[in-house]
Amino acid sequence: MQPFKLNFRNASFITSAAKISQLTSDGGAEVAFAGRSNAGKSSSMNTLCVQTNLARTSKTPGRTQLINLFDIGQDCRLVDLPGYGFAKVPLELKEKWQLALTEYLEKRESLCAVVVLMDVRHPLKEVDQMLLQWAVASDLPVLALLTKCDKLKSGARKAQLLKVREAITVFGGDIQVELFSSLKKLGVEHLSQFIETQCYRHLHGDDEATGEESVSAQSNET
Ligand SMILES: Nc1nc2c(ncn2[C@@H]2O[C@H](COP(=O)(O)OP(=O)(O)OP(=O)(O)O)[C@@H](O)[C@H]2O)c(=O)[nH]1
Ligand SMILES: [Mg+2]
Repeated sequence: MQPFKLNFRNASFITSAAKISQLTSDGGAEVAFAGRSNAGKSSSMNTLCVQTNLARTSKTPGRTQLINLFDIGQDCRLVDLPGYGFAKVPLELKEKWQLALTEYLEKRESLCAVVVLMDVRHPLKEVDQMLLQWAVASDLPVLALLTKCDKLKSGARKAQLLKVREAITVFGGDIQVELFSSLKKLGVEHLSQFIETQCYRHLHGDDEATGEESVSAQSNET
């Protein structure tokens, strides 16, 4: 059987929505990118797809305010979610986003896996832990990415990786943890393989996806 490959480079924007009823039909496979505001969700998506402006990024937390869907072919989609946490927006608006986020996570049938992004310098905040617990309880596989790892020296980032891997064992479930940097293009291959594997499983119900070299950015991770 042929390896299952997704052409991330050809990813294209489908739609933005404030609630799931406004999204495209709930078929196929979706992998959602979730994490605190400013964790680097939109940037990681751009890096994965080798596009600079696919998902909008910003220095100001709270850039992504809607559920954004991106087509990656073969009935698979990436989902850029609004960040949770410290967005500087009026409370009412903030509550609206959080509702959209929760509704998406709880009700979307095509959601097959979650990428949880956490700044490598501040991982496993309370909200991150809640999300991980929820994903495990919902039987959703998780790839936890420790983002902006270019901000730490090699030794410190490895120590942080081991610390987080150890800490997440209490959650049980299927959680992988890897380092990621959009700036240095680190961890991209792990990310693309995770998405291909989970989408394949969701669509075809077994483990035949090999996750061999995908048509995405080449990671220079060593
Ligand atoms: N040094 C460094 N900065 C990064 C990296 N990834 C993202 N950033 C920066 O972090 C900031 C936030 O990035 P975004 O991708 O917009 O973060 P987000 O999680 O989508 O944020 P919200 O949409 O507000 O939830 C931007 O200034 C990015 O340039 C990285 O790998 N390294
Ligand atoms: Mg964003």
